[in-house]
Order: sequence, then structure tokens, then C-alpha cells
Amino acid sequence: MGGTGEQSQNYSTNPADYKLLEEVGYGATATVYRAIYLPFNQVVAIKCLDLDRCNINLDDLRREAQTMSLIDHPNVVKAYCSFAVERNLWVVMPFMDEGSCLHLMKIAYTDGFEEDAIGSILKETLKALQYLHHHGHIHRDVKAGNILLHSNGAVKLADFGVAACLFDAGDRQRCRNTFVGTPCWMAPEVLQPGTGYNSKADIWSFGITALELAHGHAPFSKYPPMKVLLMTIQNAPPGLDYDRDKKFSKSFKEMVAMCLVKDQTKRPSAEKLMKHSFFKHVKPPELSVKKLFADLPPLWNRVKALQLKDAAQLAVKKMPSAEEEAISQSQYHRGVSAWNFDIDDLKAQASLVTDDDDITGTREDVNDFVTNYKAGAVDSQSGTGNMISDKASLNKITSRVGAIDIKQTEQSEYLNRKEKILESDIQEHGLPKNIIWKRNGSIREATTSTLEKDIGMSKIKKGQSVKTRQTQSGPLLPVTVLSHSKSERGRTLERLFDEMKRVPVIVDKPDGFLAWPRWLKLWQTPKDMAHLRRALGKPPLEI
Ligand SMILES: Nc1ncnc2c1ncn2[C@@H]1O[C@H](COP(=O)(O)OP(=O)(O)OP(=O)(O)O)[C@@H](O)[C@H]1O
Repeated sequence: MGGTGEQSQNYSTNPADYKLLEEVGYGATATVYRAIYLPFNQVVAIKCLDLDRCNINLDDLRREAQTMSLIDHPNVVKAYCSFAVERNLWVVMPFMDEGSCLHLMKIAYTDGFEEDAIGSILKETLKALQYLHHHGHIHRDVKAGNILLHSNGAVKLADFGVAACLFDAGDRQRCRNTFVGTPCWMAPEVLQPGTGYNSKADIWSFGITALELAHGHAPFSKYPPMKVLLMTIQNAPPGLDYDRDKKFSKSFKEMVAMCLVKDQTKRPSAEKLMKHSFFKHVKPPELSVKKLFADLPPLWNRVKALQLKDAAQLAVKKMPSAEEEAISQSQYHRGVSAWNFDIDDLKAQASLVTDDDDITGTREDVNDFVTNYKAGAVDSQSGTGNMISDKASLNKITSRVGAIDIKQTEQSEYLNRKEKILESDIQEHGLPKNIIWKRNGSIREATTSTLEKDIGMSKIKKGQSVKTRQTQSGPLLPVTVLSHSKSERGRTLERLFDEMKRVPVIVDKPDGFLAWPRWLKLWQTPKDMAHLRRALGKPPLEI
């Protein structure tokens, strides 16, 4: 099933022929926009790769994008064309109007999909792998975040070619100890230097993706990457559990187990896997996949809602002294591909991590917080939004964004280069008026007005931006602060306030104000206010 408005015409490489509309996704190196190709008045997606962040030769990138444009299969997202725009590479693709499976799970299916939908999604993805492997390609980044969906039921595997190119140029093949990939989804042989890998690595990732779709997250996802690496190499492969996963069929469990065999030579090829009985009775995606989107708001509103949720995660995450760890965690839980790591270094770090380590709280914490917040369960009465207007103290602040240290004075410039959520955006596109948040089978409604009011958008002046990029997902939210004992809570708050000094959430560029959304009201008692005062070194100003 193609059905995504793909046309065989030539697309121009003149940026003026494209009108960028909403942001519909972002990854490690790219931001994806819905756009109109003006000569055809056709909706397309444009992936804007930031070449400064890619560290890659433009010619290599172009060549790879050209390869991508030669790909022709209904289950693989093809590139219509690509061209450089200043320090970006634009890749023009068909617009998959329901976004990725990952986004969909995050917004409405946090515990994963039902088996009939999973079967259809996996079967279509496997067709894509069959095609790619047959043509001698390895995808290397199969995961729910790269499986795109269309409202007509079409399922396509994305991120082939350009991603591979980007990372190959980072010496993936040549450098023995350095790999790039998404650790949770990576096969043991990919993680072990010198082993060598082939298309069977995609079959492992396919098996992990099956578990991701079944549970709403990949196995080991609560652990830091270095631990995942060791667990993948040393532990028994993950799988569907007899007890926990009772709702899934025997044939589904068997199929997943076949993919997740550590010895790559014993894993089936895509072609052989397609013959497994699990795929024989799969429903057509128009029946099982299409129904997943019923009642959901448009993709761009969902993306915006997720960004706000992520901003919350960033702002209140607890990471007492391990900023880098938490930022890494954030990227890791987002499932981004740009994970550069050194095996020896990671092994050294991994030895310091115990099974009981819970560095960042849990995914459930985050979801519970968001759900409760929307339902009004989080106290939003006590405390008010606070703003620090003391420039001298601000100048001391260094915010850590991704792997880059940015001094306060450089922040405006940095933020200018980032995508922003502006008040005008919120007003223009609106947050989803009636998101149906399905959780544990229950349905809740969140209204724009509540969310906007509590976020204090009315207080945010035009030009202020919310930094969200680094926090697509991940259990970084210390919402347990609300249920902790007093002393635990105090300690968590202290760390939180300490963190707040370093991580500005909203920056008012003209005045150099630092603030955070007023709905992050975790200081609930006079004692908490005292903590805040101490952490800031001065009484917080109310806004
Ligand atoms: N053609 C498309 N139509 C609609 N949404 C898209 C399209 N391509 C990508 N997206 C959205 O944008 C997100 C990021 O895109 P993509 O994965 O290509 O970026 P990336 O930088 O390569 O990310 P990563 O490295 O994390 O995989 C996707 O997860 C998906 O939600």
C-alpha cells in the first residue's frame, strides 16, 4: 500500500518552492516539518538535517540521499529529492500524517498496542526489510521511532540511507571501538567490537521493536546505555514473558524469540521470518492500524503536546550531580540514533552501576504525572510562578544542553538556532483541545485551556522560547517528590532547585530573565519555599 500521495514528478531543489508548516518530529540530527510543495500544491515532509551537528561531508550526504531516492518500495519512505539550504540539508519525503509508532504510543498507547495492530505493523516493516536486504542494504536503525504511519493505514520504514550515511561518515566501519546506534535496539554482535555484523542485525532490532510495540517501550529501557550494553551482551535475550504477556499469542512469542537469538547465524533471514505462522493471519493494516488514530488530534498538535511534556521532564528531572548521565538518558529513552559511545569507557562505567540503581525514576512516574496533572490531581494552587531577574547571578549560570556547555550570554544565540515553541504558535495551532489520553484502558480528556493556563502561557512574552529538544522522552521526572516522605522530599527538592539554577526552561532574551513555567509548582509549603530561597541565594520573585 503506497497511498501517501507519492507522485513520480520531479521535485525542485529550490527552497522557495517549499513552504514549511508545522514541526512534526525531531531526532538526534534533524527536525522534520510538514510542508507544501508549492508547484504541485502537495503536502510533503521535509527533514532538515543540521550539518553542523552531523559532522559530515556534504557530498557524502548528498550521495547517500540520492541512493535513498532510488529506493522504491511501498513500505520504505523514499526521498523525493534533497538539497542544501545554508548549513542544513533538506530531504523532501512523502508526509506520513500519523507520525511514528513511537509518538503514537507516547501520546495514546503508553502500554503498547494490541496484537492485531502489532502484527500488521511488523509485517509491513518486515516487507521493507526483505526489500532492503535483498538489495544489499542493512537498515541498522529499526525501531518504533522509525516506523511511520499514514491515516490510510500505510506503514513505512524510515530513516534509511541518510542516517546510515551520517553515521558511517563518523567512521562506524573503520573505528574498532566506536559505534553509533540506538543501544536498546542493537544486536549483541554490533555491540561487540570486531565481531562483524550483517543484515541479521536488523532482525534482532526487529525483535526488540516487536517488544517495544507490545509494551510501549524497549526492553532494558530503564537502564543507562552502558548497562544496556552489558546486559545485551551478557544476559539471556529479552522476550515475551509467559506470565506477564498472557494476552499475546504463542505464535507471536515464538516469532519474537526467533529474532532475539544471540548467535546471528541462528537468526532467520527476513524472507524466512515472513513465512512464520504469526504473519499468516495478520489483518491488513487498513483494518488494524487505521483504527489506532481514531479520535486523536492532528500530528502537529500531538508533537507540540509531547514537547511540552518533555519540557516538564527537563525542568523537574532529578539529576543531582549527573547532568551528563541524565541528558544521555534522555536521548537514550527517546531512542535517538546519535548515540556515540566508546565501548571500553562504557564498560568501565557499567561496572559502577548496580541492578538496583534507579537513576532517574520510571517511565510510569512521568506518565502518571502527566495524566494526573491533566486530571488536576497535581496541586497547582500553592506557590506561584517565579522569575529570577538578577542578571549578575544569571551570568554565573551555565546551562547544559545536550553535550554542549552554553554560557548564559550565549544562550540567546543558541536558542535562536533551536526550534522554539512560541506563544504565537500555541495560539495559532492550539494545543489539542480534546486529546483522548488512553491509559490502562481509561479515557481522559485534557483541555487546552487548563494546560495553557497552568503552563502560564499568558505570562510568556512573545519571543520567549521553551527549550525542549533534548527531552523527547524518558523517565527523568522526579514526580515521586509528591509522594516521598518529608525528608526525602526535601532532599529531592534541594536537588531540583539546584538543577533549576542551571537549566533555564524559559529564556526571555531581551531582558535576560530566567524563569520556569509556573505550573512546575513543586514547592508547596513554607519549608519548600525556604529551600527555594536557599537554592537561589535570594527570595524568588513572583510573577
Ligand atoms: N516523512 C515523515 N512524515 C511524518 N513524520 C516524519 C517523517 N519523517 C520523520 N518524521 C518524524 O520525525 C521524527 C524524527 O525523524 P528521523 O527519525 O528521521 O530523525 P533523526 O534525526 O534521524 O532521528 P533519530 O536519529 O532519532 O532516528 C520521526 O520519529 C517521526 O516522528
